[in-house]
Amino acid sequence: MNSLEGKVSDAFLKEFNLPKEFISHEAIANAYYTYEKCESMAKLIKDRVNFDPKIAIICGSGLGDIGNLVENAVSIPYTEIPEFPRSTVLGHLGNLIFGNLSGLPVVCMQGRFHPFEGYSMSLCTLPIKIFKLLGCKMVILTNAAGGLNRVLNVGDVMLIKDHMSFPLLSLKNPLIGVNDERFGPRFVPINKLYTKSLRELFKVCSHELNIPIHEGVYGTIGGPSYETIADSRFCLTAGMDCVGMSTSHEAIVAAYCGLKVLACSIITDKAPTDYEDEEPDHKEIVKVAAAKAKDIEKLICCFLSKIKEDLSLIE
Ligand SMILES: O=P(O)(O)O[C@H]1O[C@H](CO)[C@@H](O)[C@H]1O
Ligand SMILES: Nc1nc2[nH]cnc2c(=O)[nH]1
Repeated sequence: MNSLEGKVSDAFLKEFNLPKEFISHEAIANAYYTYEKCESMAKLIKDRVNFDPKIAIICGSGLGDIGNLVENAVSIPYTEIPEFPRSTVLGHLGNLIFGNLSGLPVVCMQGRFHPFEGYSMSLCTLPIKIFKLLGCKMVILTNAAGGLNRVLNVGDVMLIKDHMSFPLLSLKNPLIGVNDERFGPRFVPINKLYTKSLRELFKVCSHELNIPIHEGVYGTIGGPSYETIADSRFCLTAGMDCVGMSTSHEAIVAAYCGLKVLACSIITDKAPTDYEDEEPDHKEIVKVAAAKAKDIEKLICCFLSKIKEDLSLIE
């Protein structure tokens, strides 16, 4: 007997009228985390923190220090939220931090979930649904990424204007399954996913702070193995500027939930495109991200202070 027997809602099974074994993994996971279940998870969190965040920030590998900037912080370890996934990757601490950043109420996810950890796409993006139910209007997604485009140097910040994701293109999409319109619509347009007005505001911060940034296309591979040379060359030819194993699916679920998205990468290494190139190393990636995090932190704080001046930007 499937261990989910009796847990996945009857309504869901009736909809399919088929044995669960015939239904995709994503659909099962989505059916398990119903709107009501997400609501009760959000309520549990809210009861504990008594705080209404407007903006959610997801910290990439080695970028968890963003969470330490939050003022009057109340922290909840993921392990204390029933049925919330656990962080298993070095550089991802596993805490939700609630408090103020640049005068705005935020929730900061110190550590994300990646599909290669064994979590389904829907589990990786479950926090976004909970952020929506907590009242958030926008997510800021950050990540560590390997530079493919040779204009990108280690330590550079790349603002994400678009993405390309191998998992998403091949039917590993967190929105697969019976749709609950209370979260969002069945079909989601994503050609304007990375909100232009917010990117423009981020660029203003880059100028004001004199922190040069690039703008480009983030590519998602499944991982946890890094790219072959052939993979990297293909990704570059296809139009990816940098590569990682996260973010794109989170951005899609945010758009689905009606949240605005701003996303940026810290280039932690050069993705190998020649057979003599160095091998990527996660410990080194985390070290570089942490060492260069200050630029992203300053940019995010400046960006939030500008949002504070005009909240209609995220309404
Ligand atoms: O995307 P974040 O979480 O920053 O992590 C990146 O770093 C890891 C590889 O070193 C992968 O998990 C990749 O996605
Ligand atoms: N080459 C490479 N570098 C990274 N740095 C962070 N993530 C990645 C990745 O997926 N590939």
